[in-house]
Amino acid sequence: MKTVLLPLPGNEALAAALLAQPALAGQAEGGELLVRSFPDGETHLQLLCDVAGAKVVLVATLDRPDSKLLPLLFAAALVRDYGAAEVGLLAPYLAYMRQDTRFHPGEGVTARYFAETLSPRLDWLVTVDPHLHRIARLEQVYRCATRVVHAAPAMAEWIAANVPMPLLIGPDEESRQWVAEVAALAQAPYLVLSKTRHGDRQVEVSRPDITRLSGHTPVLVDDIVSTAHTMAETLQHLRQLGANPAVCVAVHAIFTAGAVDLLTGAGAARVVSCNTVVHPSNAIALERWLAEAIQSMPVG
Ligand SMILES: O=P(O)(O)OC[C@H]1O[C@H](OP(=O)(O)OP(=O)(O)O)[C@H](O)[C@@H]1O
Repeated sequence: MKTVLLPLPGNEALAAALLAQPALAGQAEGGELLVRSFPDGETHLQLLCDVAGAKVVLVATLDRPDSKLLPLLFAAALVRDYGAAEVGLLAPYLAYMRQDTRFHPGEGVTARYFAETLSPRLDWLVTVDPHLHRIARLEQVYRCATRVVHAAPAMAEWIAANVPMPLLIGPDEESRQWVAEVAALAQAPYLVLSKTRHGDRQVEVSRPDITRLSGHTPVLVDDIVSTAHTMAETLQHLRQLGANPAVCVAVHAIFTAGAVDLLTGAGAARVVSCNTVVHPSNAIALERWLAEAIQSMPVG
């Protein structure tokens, strides 16, 4: 069965990079899908490749997801109309994983609603380190097959090659498991702080132990950086403690307006991210692992 990688708008470079990886080179081809808006704002799609009998991989990172979801659902329906044997989604960043419970009465559990909207259209989903917290595994909410790619090996490789004497710092207990993994792979020490969220932009992060900082470059590691208040709070503690300038490393560079400036203003020496969301901070490439994951996904 042939494999066709079909990028949604903005994901063309990622699809091309994936096709060049050893796991897919010669085994997968690129497809073309035109997506545009009618004057009234509705979506127009046109498939410009043959997908009959194919394993189709829709490539769509899902940051700022609201405007991306409907074209994605339509694209899945369209390729099935044209005879795709299997429809998978590579979403390096999977949105709507943070509202995974009702924090206040009456709130919508959008992590579940998003999964329930998306997964019936898919045979499988591949993503990178989804924000799994109160939902422990994607299968609890996604009804299709899923595979999670971990950014830890690539992050550890980057840290070991670029940061002298790193000390990894995770912002909250939830981060312990994978900060520990990155630290072990980078052969570096780590510590974990505690975080209390009071609002969208109000977080409190505990102060690191000063005795652990001496001689090290602090490396703040988190899965998502959005407003950057979590990392900025930590950077302020580090500055007050007289630590060396810190490096900030994110898996998913969501970075709302002003977030990078907030980090540099709070003393970050460097801000880098994995390329799950296209952003100037992208320095850690995950294509190798993504291509292997796509290649491994079974026929449904
Ligand atoms: O850049 P910011 O706007 O500070 O957001 C980033 C933080 O938010 C996320 O956790 P979050 O507090 O949403 O969730 P949790 O309760 O699931 O840990 C994420 O893991 C970061 O720690």
